[in-house]
Amino acid sequence: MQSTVIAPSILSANFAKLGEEVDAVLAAGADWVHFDVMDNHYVPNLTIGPLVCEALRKHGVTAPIDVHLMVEPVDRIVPDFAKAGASMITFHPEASRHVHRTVQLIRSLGCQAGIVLNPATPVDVLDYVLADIDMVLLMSVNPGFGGQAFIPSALDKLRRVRSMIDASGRAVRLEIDGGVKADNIAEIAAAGADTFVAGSAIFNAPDYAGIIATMKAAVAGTRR
Ligand SMILES: O=C(CO)[C@H](O)[C@H](O)COP(=O)(O)O
Ligand SMILES: [Fe+2]
Repeated sequence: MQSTVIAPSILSANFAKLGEEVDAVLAAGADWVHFDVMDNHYVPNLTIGPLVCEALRKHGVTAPIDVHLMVEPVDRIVPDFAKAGASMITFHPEASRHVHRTVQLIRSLGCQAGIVLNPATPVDVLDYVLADIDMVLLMSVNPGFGGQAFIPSALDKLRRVRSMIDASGRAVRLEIDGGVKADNIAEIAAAGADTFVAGSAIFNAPDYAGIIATMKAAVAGTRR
């Protein structure tokens, strides 16, 4: 099991003061910045691109930036995000014609690579790529919007992917994204996640440090 990572999704931040919002969650104990890229094609929403990632780096953000690509096609935008300062880039296999090639492309540019599985995407897509990736991201909502409810079947999927990762013997992170809250993060951690994306739960909270500390304590409680 990898160390615990809390990655606030900036989808729920106040975009009118994004730099300050990112500084605030990092100062409050967040480990990574989760950066949701939506293209109004692969998903029915439109968000932010490499210019905003680059702007956060220029603003002084040194924490890992976890770029979650919900775009189709994938490969064309990968070099722009690597150049803009992405630390890890995850993508949906349905959005790439050549999944292994996309993984190779991301890694060749010096970023960590991850595969994202939607709630209804079977785990066997990982069979021939788990040896080449750094992270699996399981969606516990359908991609496209923040603030949705956690889909319970993601817990069983977490347990299955945790077994696959453990059997591989590789240090692959298992990230969960969608509907993660203070009151369900413990059972999500117990099911095998080590990396937790939370957007609305953190950015809608009055006290960022308080909610992040509560989440970390809940995860730590499952590790004893
Ligand atoms: O990828 C995403 C949506 O496609 C977001 O990362 C996710 O929804 C986070 O938001 P919340 O924690 O509010 O569910
Ligand atoms: Fe995301």
